[in-house]
Amino acid sequence: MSNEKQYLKILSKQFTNVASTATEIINLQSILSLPKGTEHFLSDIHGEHEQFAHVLKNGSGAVKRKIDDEFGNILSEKEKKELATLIYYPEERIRMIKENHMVSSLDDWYLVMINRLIRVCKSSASKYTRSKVRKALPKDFAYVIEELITGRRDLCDQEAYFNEIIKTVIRLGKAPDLIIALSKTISRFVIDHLHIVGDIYDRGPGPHICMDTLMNYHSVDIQWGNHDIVWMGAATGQLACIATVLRFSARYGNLDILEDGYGINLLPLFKLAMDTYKDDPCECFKLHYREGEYDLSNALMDRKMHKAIAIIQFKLEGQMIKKHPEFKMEDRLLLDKIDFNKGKIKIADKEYKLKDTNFPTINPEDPYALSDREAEVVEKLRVAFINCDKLQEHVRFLYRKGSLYKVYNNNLLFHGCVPLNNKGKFLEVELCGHKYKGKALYDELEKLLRKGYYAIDPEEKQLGMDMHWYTWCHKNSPVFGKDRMATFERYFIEDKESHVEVKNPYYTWYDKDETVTMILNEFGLSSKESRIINGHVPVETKKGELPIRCGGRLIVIDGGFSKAYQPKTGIAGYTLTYNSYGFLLAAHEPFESVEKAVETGSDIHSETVLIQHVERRKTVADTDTGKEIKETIKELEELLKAYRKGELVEKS
Ligand SMILES: O=P(O)(O)OC[C@H]1O[C@](O)(COP(=O)(O)O)[C@@H](O)[C@@H]1O
Ligand SMILES: [Mn+2]
Repeated sequence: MSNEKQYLKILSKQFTNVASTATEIINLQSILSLPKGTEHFLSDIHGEHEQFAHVLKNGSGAVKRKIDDEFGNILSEKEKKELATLIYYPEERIRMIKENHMVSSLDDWYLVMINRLIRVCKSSASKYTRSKVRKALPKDFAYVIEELITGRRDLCDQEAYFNEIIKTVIRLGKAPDLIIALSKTISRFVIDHLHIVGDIYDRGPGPHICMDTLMNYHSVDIQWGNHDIVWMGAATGQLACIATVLRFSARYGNLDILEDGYGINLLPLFKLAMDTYKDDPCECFKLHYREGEYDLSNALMDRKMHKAIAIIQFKLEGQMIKKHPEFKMEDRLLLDKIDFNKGKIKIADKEYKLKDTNFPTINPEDPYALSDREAEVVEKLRVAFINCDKLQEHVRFLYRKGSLYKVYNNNLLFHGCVPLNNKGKFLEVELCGHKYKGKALYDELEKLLRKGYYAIDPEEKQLGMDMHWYTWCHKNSPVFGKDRMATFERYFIEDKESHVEVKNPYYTWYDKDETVTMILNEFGLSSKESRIINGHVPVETKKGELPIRCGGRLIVIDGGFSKAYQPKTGIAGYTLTYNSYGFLLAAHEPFESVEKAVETGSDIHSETVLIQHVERRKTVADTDTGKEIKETIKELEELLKAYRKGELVEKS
């Protein structure tokens, strides 16, 4: 039997007769003509879980647009804002209305709000099939909401029926629950799919909370950022990665993430730091904490921990460079360039004075060796990281839903760059003795990273683990994309020139049409409408930088969710949505707090720039899912033919 016949036979088990096959074709054909679902792109979340949650709730303006579409001039701006706030924070808003007696009749308010929410919910659901809507409805109110959003209110006998349902809900004291259910359903429907273009971790206080949120999200993919990869490496037990994630957490006063978020015991590191740096003020290791959010009485203690883990990191990194001569990173071997007597260091023929010369654990004869106590602490941390269930769960999710790049609906998504040489051509990079460039480099590196987590063979696994560190900070890593990571210099040398990290030529060529075309083609994209979407580099709005490059063919959406970088960027980030009409770029204002958002109805989404307005509204037929559906339709039509020609026999 030919492959095709065999396949049809298998298919006939699911579609057993002419009628069911024809029905499926009709269903699929109708899905193709629905408007394309809205995609939402976020990047560089950097542990800012509150702001992240807020942007997910407002869909970067998608909820407001739905409200506008539905109510236009019927509601005042104030009323529309209030409705938006209710959708984002139903529990909090209802509590506030009740506690502050903000309305004269609560039941009337419920009635009005529920009616408004139903309208928004109905229009947000209109892009989906009934079956998809049904599956997405919250269990408790599935039946009621389905009735309310699918019925015809304009028919007079139905109006009474609807009112009766709503009034009964209110009478039974269930209005708040219905409001919450409707609000969640709206947020669920306005965004069909979420892309996280890297860097969920580091700097902010809640990356673990962001991960929990993502794991509960209905549809998501992740392009790993350098900060995610270093956490993934840490979870595999890679020592330099473990030291790095701890150093970042210490630097930002966020060691709680490890202790409370992940339940990793830091007492051994604490004791080591207190003993080793007992009388050391650790001035170079001051924290980047946030006013009002950090307990200053911990400052000196945290500085000591910060220094202890930084020194451990530098040693472990030196060991990595020596272990992997093929990484060719000898220029980053710095501890052996220190003149401990003079308190100076020589880097690339230039001598610098060190700001700190107290290195009680460094043996000048063997500067990269951990002291016995440091080694003990590191081993304890390694065991804690690989045995931390919650971290392992988060990281497994990153491997499952994530990758180094993604081609989705004709766009190319990655966190950092595609390494280029000075001439703007793909840079050849050697990995394990073979040369790769462009897409092949991405594919090979991703395979190696996955081995670090999944391989059984210890050597293969260890290499994969070490590649996480390589990908975090190597000059040829597509997610890092800078000539070096000047961490040591930034701590110990005054001269700012030594801190400079030069970006890969990608960032100078990415405004050129040929470059963008070359990259898109390399990843199999030839459509004029295709775009590159990347994050990683904060868009310094204050300096007049724009996220839209190359005439809109490349979009950099890192405007810095990271509060730590907001003084530099001037705003709180760019996010992107791609709906059936085109791309919309949202610029966000800094997010203060949930309380503030609920109280004032302020929304961080401040401005939406239309990047592209499509000629024809995009439908599911234009998407990747559409392509798959069309394939399935073809197969089903073959099946139908086979029934009609008597090649297959119908079953009941
Ligand atoms: O300012 P911080 O938090 O110390 O981090 C600086 C380091 O972070 C990096 O910018 C990498 O982080 P990003 O991916 O967020 O850019 C390094 O190039 C740099 O050395
Ligand atoms: Mn990054």
